[in-house]
Order: sequence, then C-alpha cells, then structure tokens
Amino acid sequence: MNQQRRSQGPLLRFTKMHGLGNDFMVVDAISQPFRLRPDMIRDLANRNFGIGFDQLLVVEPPGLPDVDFRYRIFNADGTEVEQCGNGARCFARFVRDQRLTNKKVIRVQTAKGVIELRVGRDGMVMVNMGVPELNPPAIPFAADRRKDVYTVDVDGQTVELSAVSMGNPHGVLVVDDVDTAPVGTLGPKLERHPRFPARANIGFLQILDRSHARLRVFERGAGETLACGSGACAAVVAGCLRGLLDHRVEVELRGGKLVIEWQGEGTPVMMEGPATSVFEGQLRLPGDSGSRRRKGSGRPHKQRS
Ligand SMILES: N[C@@H](CCC[C@H](N)C(=O)O)C(=O)O
Repeated sequence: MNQQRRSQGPLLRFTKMHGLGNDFMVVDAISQPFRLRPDMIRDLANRNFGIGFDQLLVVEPPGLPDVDFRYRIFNADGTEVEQCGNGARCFARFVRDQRLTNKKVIRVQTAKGVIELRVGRDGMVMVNMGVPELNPPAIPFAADRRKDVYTVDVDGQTVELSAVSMGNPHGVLVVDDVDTAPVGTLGPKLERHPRFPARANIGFLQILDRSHARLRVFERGAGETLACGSGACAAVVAGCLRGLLDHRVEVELRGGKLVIEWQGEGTPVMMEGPATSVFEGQLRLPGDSGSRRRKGSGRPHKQRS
C-alpha cells in the first residue's frame, strides 16, 4: 500500500508533434509543474518502452521583457541543448493550439538568443533562426582560423567539413549522394570527435543545383533523424559560403522539404516548413525519485498540418 502510494506522482499533460518526421514530446510548463531528470527524459524518449521522440520541447514563461515564451530543448539522451529548428515550428503551432497566445508573430527566448516564429494562414511556420556564427566557440578549431572548409582526422582518414553554429554546433560535409553517404558510421564518430568538445550535429549535404539540395543529419544526442531544421540552415549557410548554393534553397530531407533563405554574412537565416500535431496524452510521473514506474494514456486526434 505504502509502496503504491509512493509511485503515484502527478499527471503530466503533453502533445506529440513532428516537423517532417523529426518528432517531439511538447510540454506546457506554464500551466502545470514540470521537472524531469535526464534519466526520465531518456526513458520517455525510448521508442519501445516510452513515448518515443527525438527531442522534448518545454514551453516556459519568458525570462526577458520583450519575449513571449522561453523555449527549452532536451535531446533524446537527456541533454539540454540550445536550438531546434523543427521544434521551433512545432512550438509556434503548440502555443497557438493550446491558446497560450493568439499572436501571429511570437518571440521566443532560447539558450542562445531570441528567435521569431511566424504562423502562416496555410499552417506553414516561418522561423527567423538568427544570424549564424561562422567561427563558433563551440567548435574551437573554427575559431582558430576562419575559413569555409576544415579538415578533421577520423581513424586516419581526412574528412573535410564546414563548421557553422545556429546556436547549436553543426559540421557539414558535401557528398555526392546522400543515399550512399556513411551517415550511420561517420556521423557518430564526428558527433563525438575530440575536435568538437561540445559534440556536434553532422550534416551530409548533396547539391542538386544552386537552389536544390538533399540532406541527411546525424544529430547530436538523438542519432539520425528524418529531418533537422537547424541542420538545414547550417547546410545552406555552408553551401553558400562554399559558392555552391544561391540564397534561397529547397532542402529535401528524408521526412520532407524545407525552404531556407540566407542573404549572406551578418544576416539571419529564415526557415519555412510545416508543423504537425499527432496526439495528446498524459502520463503519471513517478511519485518519488527512486521509482521509474510510469503509466500513460494517449488520445489520438485528427492530423492537422
Ligand atoms: N532536430 C533539431 C535539432 C535538435 C538539437 C540537436 N540535436 C543538438 O543537439 O544541437 C532541429 O530541427 O534543428
């Protein structure tokens, strides 16, 4: 009896969403208390034993005067990170669906600055992802000497990549064909390469023509995902700097397409794409820190995209 009482914690409401198949558990931490340890996030992210997601997105009250919300992001491995582009579009959709705001332009505070989200009539969301950093401190070798391509040694093999921060660190490799690119083998090695002390998201970019590209991303803390919004922004910045892409590019990811625009150094990257709500659910959190027991329920609702 005692045991049972201890395992009954509060109910947590959440929404399952995705941006081109990059999937999220989204939690409103304004109208309900929210605190999850990294091990609990890992359990929830598990696709067999939990809810399953690439990232957990948390909506909090703003900590700055001129913004509407604070946006916190946790990877499936439980680590908190600075940026998530597909998540930003879902964030905009979520705060409007949950009637936390009726604004069309929503200013959101992330761990690396303020981003602006704009919800279109067609359900598409446009995000001002901010100005990319081309010599990011999270990628120390890029700060050493600023250039467009760096070389990194992986098991004796020299790999060429661009280093771009969209608030979060990205390495971008140009490949001939994303379908045969070594995403699953080189991706994890580069993600944890000693030259990326904060680890990095690794993008494999295939140029189709100056305004069309294909991309696969091995994400830091999540593995390969069906799409990575900040990765698409970083890839277009890298492609522009290398003189391979124009300023407006349609990027085809495994889960669908994003349109990315970048006018050049010192200007922000704009990203446009869909955000989809899949279902709402609630789960019973463990009542004490020692317990990992959890009960959940899901209520599917109509796909709205
Ligand atoms: N899927 C995201 C990026 C999420 C964070 C990333 N894995 C990191 O660790 O920086 C996106 O759409 O941008």
